[in-house]
Amino acid sequence: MPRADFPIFDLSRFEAAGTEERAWLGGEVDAICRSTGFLAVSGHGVPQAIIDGAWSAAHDFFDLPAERKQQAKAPYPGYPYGYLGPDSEALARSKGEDTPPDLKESFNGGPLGVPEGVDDPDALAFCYAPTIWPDALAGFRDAWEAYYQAMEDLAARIMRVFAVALKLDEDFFAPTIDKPISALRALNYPQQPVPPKPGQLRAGAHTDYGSLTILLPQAGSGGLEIFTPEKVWRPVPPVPGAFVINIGDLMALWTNDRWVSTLHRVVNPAADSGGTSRRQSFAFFHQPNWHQEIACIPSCLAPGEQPKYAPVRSGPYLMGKFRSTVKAA
Ligand SMILES: O=C(O)CCC(=O)C(=O)O
Ligand SMILES: [Fe+2]
Repeated sequence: MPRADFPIFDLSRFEAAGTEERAWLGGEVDAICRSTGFLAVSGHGVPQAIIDGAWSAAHDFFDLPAERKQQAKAPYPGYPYGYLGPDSEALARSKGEDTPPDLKESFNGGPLGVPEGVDDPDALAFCYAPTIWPDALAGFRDAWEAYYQAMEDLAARIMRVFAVALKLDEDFFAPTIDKPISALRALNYPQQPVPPKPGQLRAGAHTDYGSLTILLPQAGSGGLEIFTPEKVWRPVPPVPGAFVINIGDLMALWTNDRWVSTLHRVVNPAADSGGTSRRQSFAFFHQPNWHQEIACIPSCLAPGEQPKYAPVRSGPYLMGKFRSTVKAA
């Protein structure tokens, strides 16, 4: 695994390996997650046609006139799915920073169905709320759902790697993610003909809320940065043929901060570019089952160490974080 610049983990190698090699590769992942929790995953097996389909669906949507995009808009501030237009979110608010809104727009979708037996009113009103689909955009929903499903499957495979990395049974996380409440977000960071306000970024500094995020930044694009253990902002390059993975807050909670949910942001294009560079990306936020209690895993505690955090429930934790970032009505 090349480590000098940005670590790349070959998932197909891990999955083909025997127990000993898996444990060794797991050790590499453990080291990355203790340091930044950001790595690229190659050998993922997601068909290129599914990725291409998602990119063209997202392009087609963001290129629609504003009023056509508004047709798919979330019905009220705090509704998680559909189109979130400019000025609707400031991610840094999830960290208590009061910044101007992020310079972006997004389309968001939730789980592809409601599992039998889910009757929690908050779950039904929030993460199982219907996605508001754009009208008359041929093939959009099919392309979206194919990519969503591919990301859900990939996330479950990466959670197996995480279990090995933590020296747990490979299936340790399986029962916690069998009714996941993950969300897929397509992002468009438009050109910036007008200079941003002070403190205004494409995406303000934040950590992700869930178990893991699968990012797909547009090929050749820049702007994503992570706050390293050396306390400097470092760019994360798009890696051709790979996804960028990062762990979220729940992984830090599960491991009592042995693994870090690293602060990251998307910065503005250089002012001397005239603000002409547009950027797009996909972010799949993998999130354990709504009712799943996330508490420190006992084997992550050193002898004599106490859990740092009270347990949280996956769904309510996500809902609280999401709502904190939304501009009040
Ligand atoms: O667009 C990106 O590359 C990252 C976006 C991000 O970090 C987020 O939406 O949580
Ligand atoms: Fe993020």
